[in-house]
Amino acid sequence: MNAFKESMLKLIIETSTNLPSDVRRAIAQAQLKEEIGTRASLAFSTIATNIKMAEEGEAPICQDTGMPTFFIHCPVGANQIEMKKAIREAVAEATKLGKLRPNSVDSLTGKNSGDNLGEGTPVIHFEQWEKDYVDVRLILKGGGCENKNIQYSLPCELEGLGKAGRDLDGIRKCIMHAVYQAQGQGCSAGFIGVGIGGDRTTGYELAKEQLLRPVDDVNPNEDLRKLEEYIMENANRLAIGTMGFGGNVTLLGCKIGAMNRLPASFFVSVAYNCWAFRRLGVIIDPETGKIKEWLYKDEVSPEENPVEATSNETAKPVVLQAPITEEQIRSLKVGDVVIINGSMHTGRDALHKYLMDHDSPVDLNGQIIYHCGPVMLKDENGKWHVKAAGPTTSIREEPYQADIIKKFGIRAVIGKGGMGKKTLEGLKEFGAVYLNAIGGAAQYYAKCVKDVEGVHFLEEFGIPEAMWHLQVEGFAAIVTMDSHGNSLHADVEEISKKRLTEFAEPVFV
Ligand SMILES: O=C(O)C[C@H](O)C(=O)O
Ligand code: SF4
Repeated sequence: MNAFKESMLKLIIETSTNLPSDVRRAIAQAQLKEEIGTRASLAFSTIATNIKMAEEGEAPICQDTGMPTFFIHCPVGANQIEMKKAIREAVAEATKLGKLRPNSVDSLTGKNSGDNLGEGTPVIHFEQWEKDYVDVRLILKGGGCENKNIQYSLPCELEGLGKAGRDLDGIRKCIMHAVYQAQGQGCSAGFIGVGIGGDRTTGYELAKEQLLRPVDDVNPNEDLRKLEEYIMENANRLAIGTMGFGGNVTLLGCKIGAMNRLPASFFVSVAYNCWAFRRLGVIIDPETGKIKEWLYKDEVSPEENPVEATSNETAKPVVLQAPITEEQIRSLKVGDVVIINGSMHTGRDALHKYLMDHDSPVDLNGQIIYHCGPVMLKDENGKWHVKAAGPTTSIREEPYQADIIKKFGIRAVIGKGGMGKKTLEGLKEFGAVYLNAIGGAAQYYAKCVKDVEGVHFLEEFGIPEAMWHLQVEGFAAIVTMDSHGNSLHADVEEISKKRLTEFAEPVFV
């Protein structure tokens, strides 16, 4: 098994940078369902460009390389202790190479371990089998979509759908609700794995295991096959759309599994995965540790790949350059496409909390805050470079954002998934906008960064949470919340809520 570590490093790099064939096909087919010129179509073509850039540059598709989760089947006699050691080394090495973002954070102290190793990370599931080879599958599932996982305990009452009982129809309602509650925040269009039964832990495990099924497979259980088909057809009628911009495609795949439960418990667990569905696998020779075969990888013809943007797709964008005036901001409205040149500053959870009762280390008056935790690498001269830099889910900053806009005179906030009422009121009162960038398009945005001017709080907060001062050029985003009280997110949520109520009548009786 000498080559096992090298094989695991290859698996990690390939998973982070090269989207599987079945996922590409699903995105390409979905793209055809959106009309050119719509926001959803624009989001898809940006995603397409990003997928290509990541593959060509062997760079992370999304900056959030998630919780590395390995599922391993091995023959009796294979040394699991050695395998685990090799995997941990490969994870640390991939992090050093900038293929994984340092993502392992001490839950009590907030300290980032820096190498993706720590209590509980990476996650490795072993299982023995009677075959004579080792099968390793890896999922890199980011935190934003992980936050949209949901578990239901039946019977229950569901918003918009009414009572969900302990039967197939109750399960149907839970899944429809799961897609609805995710809105665009988990970087829709997404994939869901559903686990019926088990206990709270094994139910979620089963849900995640469903994500290992190829997107185009057919469920051998007739009831579940019907349910999967129903969900695919109807979840897309919720009109949430890609990035929550509204549109015809909200869901790209639905896989459902069932296991036994206790008489008192009936759980439906849903694992939500963003479009950046990074999962690959390899068959390993147990003698040498070398890769014999790749899984989820076959030839994808050009027509089966998502299509990149054409030059006439966007309306004329508005150029923004910090410091931005209130007048400029007030002239923007929901739906406008903006191109940002000049400076922006990253800030996410740790920084927002900090700024509530401390001063900012740089003047933020008229400036732009980018909700982003990039992948960064330092060169031999000590200069930092951005390796991946897409937006993170903004709603987490909802308790702080309006206060911080007011306190520092910030004019624009970039993120994804939208923000809530308090922020919308803040934008109106203090003259600021919320700009939605395309979630997961980490290479697309990294290329816009022309210079890293400096960083604050690197030691304290770690790479993803630090405040990076960037110079950008041609950074495109869409105004989804303006300074006049309009929010595309609120509108889409309202429409989808209304649509959801149309699925209250029983279907599987
Ligand atoms: O942590 C990140 O960079 C993004 C996260 O996966 C998110 O979707 O919010
Ligand atoms: S930012 Fe979006 S694409 Fe990236 S991991 Fe989070 S949910 Fe997935």
